[in-house]
Amino acid sequence: MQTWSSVAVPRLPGTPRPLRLHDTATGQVRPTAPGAAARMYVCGITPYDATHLGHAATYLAFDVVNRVWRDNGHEVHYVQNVTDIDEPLLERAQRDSDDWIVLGMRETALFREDMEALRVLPPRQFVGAVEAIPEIVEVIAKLLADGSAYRADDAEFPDIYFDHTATGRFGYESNYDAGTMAKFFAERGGDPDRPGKRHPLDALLWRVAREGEPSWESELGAGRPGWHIECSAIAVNRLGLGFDVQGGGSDLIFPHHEYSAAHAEAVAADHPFARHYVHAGMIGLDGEKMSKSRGNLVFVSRLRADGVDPAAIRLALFAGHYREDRAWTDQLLVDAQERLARWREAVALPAGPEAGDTVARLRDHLSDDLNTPKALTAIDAWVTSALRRDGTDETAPGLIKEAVDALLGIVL
Ligand SMILES: Nc1ncnc2c1ncn2[C@@H]1O[C@H](COS(=O)(=O)NC(=O)[C@@H](N)CS)[C@@H](O)[C@H]1O
Ligand SMILES: [Zn+2]
Repeated sequence: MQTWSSVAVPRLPGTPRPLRLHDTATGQVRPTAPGAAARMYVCGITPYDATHLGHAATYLAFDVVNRVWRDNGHEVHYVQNVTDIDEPLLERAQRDSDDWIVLGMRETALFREDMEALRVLPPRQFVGAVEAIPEIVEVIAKLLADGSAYRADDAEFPDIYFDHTATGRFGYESNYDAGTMAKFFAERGGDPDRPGKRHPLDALLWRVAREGEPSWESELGAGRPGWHIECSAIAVNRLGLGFDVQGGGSDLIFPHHEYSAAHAEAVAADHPFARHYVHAGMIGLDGEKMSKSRGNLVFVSRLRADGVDPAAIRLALFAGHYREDRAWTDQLLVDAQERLARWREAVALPAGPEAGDTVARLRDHLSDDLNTPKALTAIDAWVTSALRRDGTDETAPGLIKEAVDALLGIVL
């Protein structure tokens, strides 16, 4: 599937700071240790109701990861999927008597456009679940062969399930207890009560074709893939096991990322799937998580249609820490637009206060688990001083402009 177009990332003078990130598996903020090419997989959208501000907040967080790694001189091998076949998509198409394939294409196109407008650096590979079915089937066949997967005890629909005990370390990513796992498994696409499974938590790998449902021929018989296996296969086949960051919103901690890891580790008989499991908090509206099921969505495209500068959307979302569950409010956007205008006024000045240590502080804060609130405050300080005409350094405005572009993706 075609990815979206990229933007230039200015190279900054001075000393970059190595990135430290919170890892859900260990519960710690610790250094990432990428090789020459940092490797990152961030779960993509299920293409309907895109791109709401929850999606945007999560992809913007990982855009800062990308930019800090580049500031440290790394290439970034970034991969992202599109879940263009899944229950929720079929249900939405049914509800709107829409063609599920065209719905997916339309929403994915809008997502690309929104990501470009937000200046999010694109993944090198942007892969749909449907186009990945052949490689997904290959992984499932291996899991069946080595006994990590099994056919449900159901003559009519012998769906294939993953035995969650296969790796012996199931649960290391989320650290959730059994009760929490059961709750989230049921709430987020799992089928704990399906008869014929060895254990309620076992996850679907392959759903045998049902009347009226899309299905694909394969060595497993006609059917379609489960959800988690798509991200295992797409990530490992392009990044290899042990890549640097597996990313997504906190609603993916379990079951999705637990299973993405377990499937990949079972077939590789090795671990870890990823060295950091990084999760962004939930953006809410009026006290509820912004989500398709609730329909309380604010869309990037709606704001763009209203003439909102995407740079202000970045500033509004960066005003909160990426790991915090936080609310989107109109005031947040108004404050961001004012901040953006002040920053632009300051960098348009012929001179300003020396900017080297402001850039150093920007790097300190962003490399410390993406502390964007403190990073914005560091720029505010320089801007306030510049607007008071405190400075005579003619290179300062240009340096601030470059740093804000390179590290925050915002053009002043
Ligand atoms: N309200 C929200 N706040 C922050 N992030 C969110 C919110 N809602 C969804 N996300 C994140 O946005 C990304 C896409 O969400 S999604 O469209 O539901 N799609 C999926 O979760 C799957 N296609 C991942 S393979 C996920 O990382 C999800 O965690
Ligand atoms: Zn995923």
